[in-house]
Amino acid sequence: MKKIVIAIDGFSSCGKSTMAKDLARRIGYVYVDTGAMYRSVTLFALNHHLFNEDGSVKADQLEKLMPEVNISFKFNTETGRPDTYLNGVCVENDIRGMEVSSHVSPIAAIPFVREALVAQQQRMGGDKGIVMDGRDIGTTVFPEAELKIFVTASAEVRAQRRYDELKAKGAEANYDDILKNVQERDYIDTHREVSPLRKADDALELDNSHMTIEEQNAWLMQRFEQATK
Ligand SMILES: Nc1ncnc2c1ncn2[C@@H]1O[C@H](COP(=O)(O)OP(=O)(O)OP(=O)(O)O)[C@@H](O)[C@H]1O
Ligand SMILES: Nc1ccn([C@@H]2O[C@H](COP(=O)(O)O)[C@@H](O)[C@H]2O)c(=O)n1
Repeated sequence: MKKIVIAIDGFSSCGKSTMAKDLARRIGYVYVDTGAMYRSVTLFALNHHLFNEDGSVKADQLEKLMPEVNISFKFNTETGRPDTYLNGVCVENDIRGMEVSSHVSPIAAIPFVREALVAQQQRMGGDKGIVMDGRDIGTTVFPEAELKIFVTASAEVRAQRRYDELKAKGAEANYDDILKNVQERDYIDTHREVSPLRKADDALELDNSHMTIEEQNAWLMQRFEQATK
């Protein structure tokens, strides 16, 4: 069967990667979490003290160091999903914490960062057979993708899901802090100048606020079957 590109965009914590991973596994496609790439650059910037006290980025210094940022993915057979590596070190846990979450938006708004990561993402999808999730996949990375999905859910529902996830892992979590972070990232992602988060005109929209994971996975599988029949 002819392979296609599947672009899944939407707001933070709305279930994009949950759906994308499940579909990729079922249809034998590669899954790429582009948020992990922006998070990895953020971790690199934190490790190199490239944030000013007011939270802005020392962009000139980061630009000089960008050639030293090497992001890759390796499939983890235990978890059944790819782990993210920054310069050869697995950073999967480090990039998911609140410190990176609360610094990632200004990094993702920097044009030279987006240019570098978008180029890498386009190389990864060059042979198709890929499910990629993020904010600008259907609009900028793969505007010609054969199947585009735009996922939404209320900010409160998304914050609750993240809170439940952190609690289940035994991590520290505060619902109000998570809600504030989700709302702030939504605002910055939709208002930045370069590739702001928006629904591509030809994307199918899914509000999964009141859906179970199984229901949304089945919905996506049906859309894939329709797109490839
Ligand atoms: N329909 C659902 N009902 C309940 N929980 C869900 C649902 N969909 C996803 N989740 C849970 O919500 C949390 C966030 O999901 P996920 O990580 O897939 O979101 P995301 O959109 O990829 O987030 P981000 O943009 O921050 O990477 C996870 O704990 C996931 O298990
Ligand atoms: N294509 C993308 C993907 C992500 N971002 C930015 O990265 C942040 C973290 O992404 P998550 O999917 O892990 O939440 C997100 O808040 C965006 O600012 C992006 O700009 N483009």
